[in-house]
Amino acid sequence: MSSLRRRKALLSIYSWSNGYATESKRRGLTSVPPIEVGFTESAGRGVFATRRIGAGELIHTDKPILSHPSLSSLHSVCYFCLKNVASNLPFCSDECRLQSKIFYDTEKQADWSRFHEYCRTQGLKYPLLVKRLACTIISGAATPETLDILQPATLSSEMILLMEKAYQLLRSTFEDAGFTDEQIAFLSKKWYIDVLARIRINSFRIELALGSYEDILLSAAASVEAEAAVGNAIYMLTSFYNHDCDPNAHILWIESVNAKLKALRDIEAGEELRICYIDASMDHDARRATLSEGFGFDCRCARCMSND
Ligand SMILES: C[S@@+](CC[C@H](N)C(=O)[O-])C[C@H]1O[C@@H](n2cnc3c(N)ncnc32)[C@H](O)[C@@H]1O
Repeated sequence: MSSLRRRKALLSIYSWSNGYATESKRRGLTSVPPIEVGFTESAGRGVFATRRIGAGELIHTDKPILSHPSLSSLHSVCYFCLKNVASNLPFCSDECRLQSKIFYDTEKQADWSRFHEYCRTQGLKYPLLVKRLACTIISGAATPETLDILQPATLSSEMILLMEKAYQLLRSTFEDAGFTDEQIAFLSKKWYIDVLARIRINSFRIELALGSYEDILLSAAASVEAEAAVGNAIYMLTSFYNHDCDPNAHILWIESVNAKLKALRDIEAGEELRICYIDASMDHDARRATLSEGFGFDCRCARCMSND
């Protein structure tokens, strides 16, 4: 599809990447990222370069619209930005404490022990993101439609059945804490399932890169040494990046949950930028099975189509 025929779309998504302007200024980058969201021929919406991007270039940064530490990291990372914290304090800075008020003031009013315990024993991470979104909605800082723009996964009836218990626990936690029916009117089972369907496809497992900021950014490698997962997050702009088993862009996290999108090779204006959702070193069949089972799509990237 020619870049002329591609419709520029969703420019308002930049308002979701609310950290971009400040971060880019600090790093001496131009204030508008060299990308736009448009339509691809075979993978729905995608991200396209608006100018030539050089190998190794930091394309843009993206702050999450939702994030949550993994339960095993609760006492070792900041409850807002997932930065490592030495002490047992929930936040790494006053800024994070302040920014977290949009969900934390509500969250603190309820006892989450049963909900967390259920997620811990079942190995569930996505309901924690729904919990945070629900608290943000109750506080008035988000709407129930916040994630509607993101593509949802198709869920089997078996998957939906498995979501029932976590949903009931989430709702009863709010009810037991005295939240009124009016405050949690949005929290229907349908809403919960719909949100989880979007989280399933669009959430990222956050692994903080090890090493100095400058070294990591200078390295053109697709993979950097990273710590174990410290949490999960959802981004707006970054969610529009499609997958490729031979990607030209890469996402990494240095110090915190704020994502950095970096070019792995020279990218021409109009070219689609794609990241790899999985371990690209797997063979053809293993990659396709992982993408089909984990993400629910049959990969149509050039590498797969050439049976590599
Ligand atoms: C995180 S979303 C990416 C943005 C998405 N295209 C959209 O319109 O919102 C992932 C979804 O994009 C599509 N997709 C991404 N990479 C693809 C690929 N290599 N082949 C086919 N479909 C792909 C699949 O439908 C997948 O579930």
